[in-house]
Amino acid sequence: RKALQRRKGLPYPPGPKGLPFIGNALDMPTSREWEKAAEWRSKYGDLVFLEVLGKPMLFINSYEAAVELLERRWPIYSSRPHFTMATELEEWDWVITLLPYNDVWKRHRPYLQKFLQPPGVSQYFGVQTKEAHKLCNLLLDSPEGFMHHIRSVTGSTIMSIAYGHEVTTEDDRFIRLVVDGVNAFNDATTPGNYFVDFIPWLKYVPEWVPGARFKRVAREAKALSHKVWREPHEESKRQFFEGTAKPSLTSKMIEQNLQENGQILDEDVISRISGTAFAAGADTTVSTLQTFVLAMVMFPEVQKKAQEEVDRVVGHDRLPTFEDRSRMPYIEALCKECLRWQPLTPLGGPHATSADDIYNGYFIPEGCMVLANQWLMSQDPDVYPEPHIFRPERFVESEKGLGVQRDPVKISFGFGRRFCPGRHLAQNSMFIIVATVLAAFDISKAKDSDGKEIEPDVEYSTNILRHPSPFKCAIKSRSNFSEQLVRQSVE
Ligand code: HEM
Repeated sequence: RKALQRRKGLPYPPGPKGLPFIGNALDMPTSREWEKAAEWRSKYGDLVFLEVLGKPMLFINSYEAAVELLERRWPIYSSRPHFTMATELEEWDWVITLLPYNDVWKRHRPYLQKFLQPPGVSQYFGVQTKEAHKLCNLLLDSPEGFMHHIRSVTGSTIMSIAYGHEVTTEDDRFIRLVVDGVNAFNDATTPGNYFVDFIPWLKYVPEWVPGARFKRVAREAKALSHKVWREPHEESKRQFFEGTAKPSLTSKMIEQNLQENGQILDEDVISRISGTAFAAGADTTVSTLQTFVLAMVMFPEVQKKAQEEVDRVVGHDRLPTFEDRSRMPYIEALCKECLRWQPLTPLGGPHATSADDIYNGYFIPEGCMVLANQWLMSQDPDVYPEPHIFRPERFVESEKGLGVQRDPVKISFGFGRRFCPGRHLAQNSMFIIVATVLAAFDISKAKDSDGKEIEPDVEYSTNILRHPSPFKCAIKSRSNFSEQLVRQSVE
């Protein structure tokens, strides 16, 4: 192996000893890799190196090492691993998130920065507030459907922002597309889900061969990938040229493009940008908001304190707005604690090295998949004492000037050049939804037929994006007056 010659006697970082040919294939768990990596940390340290069927993999188990490698050494650590299943078989390679660190990525990423970072991101406050009001109305009508309502409202927000498409019915075809598309995308990009990512020639195996179920999965997902990419874009473009489009990422980019290039429409760039925001933004904030509801059920004293802050700042005769935000440090801290308590992306977005590197005397080869164990960083008891407890106070400057614990925003949204460009949009949605829901509702444990409280399980899915498993709770209006405010907000 070339890497062997380049190592010049330097060892790889420590890790479980593999077997000839298959390397660590049998050591790799098929789910909850982050928990296994945490076990390995106690044995091997902050960096754990494995080789699975010839593919090098590095788990980064500490914040400090993640900052050193992914941020300070970004020229080496900013690429993405190649997923044969996701990019070649399912053709999700139009999504910018999956691109290696190349010219195509460099060309597109600034658009995401421009439209999703401050100050541009504040233009979506109106849409986000409207969607928060919509959610509250849905919660009044059918509180038991809260998991679904959160999904449909966050999907609707991103559809409005990306395409100017407002979701008005329960059975919106684009929302169905988001749900199916995102499930397929997450499935194909979870490291270790498909053998074909380790043995690329398997992609040539025909679909009828026993054991080649992945080929059928890929065929169906490929059709879905093209729909997600093209259908909302085509509709938005049609509305733009008919003069009926609502302002959106797509309409702004078409406008800008026509001004700069006369009649030439760079549809490839425009549809990739909006499609990426759609694909990356639809399923992410959902999970963090569902975590918020779970935390309110389990930690009623936190909810009480948060409601006291909302009542103090907003009063009882209106619902919260973005202008209240700077006076709501506890709500801000509560949103951060949702990110920390149950990390959305336990292994972050997979990075890959584009050159060899040496760190603390260890050799890290080019083409190595690098996974930042965000789950472990968020649960580190030395940084966050009693990490299993939901405690927003961690991030509120105390009167005694004791300082605050590490801001989870530095971990949850990734590292280096590939950090999440949707961070501000997500945090803004979180703020307005959390503040509005707490102004209008009390969230508590559901009761069974004997009137006994049902304790929710803290169970999460094991994909690259974690979601809480369905749980029951009671969501009730705080007063007749708050119900009236919610009803009036959408009139
Ligand atoms: C709570 C919500 C969210 C969390 C926790 C989150 C987290 C992340 C993480 C961990 C990454 C990988 C970073 C890395 O590779 O180091 C990422 C990438 C990304 N996120 Fe988010 N995200 C959220 C919401 C959003 C939203 C709302 C959007 C868009 C509207 C978005 C768009 C993206 C994009 C486009 C990338 C890929 C960036 C690239 O590869 O250059 N995210 N996000």
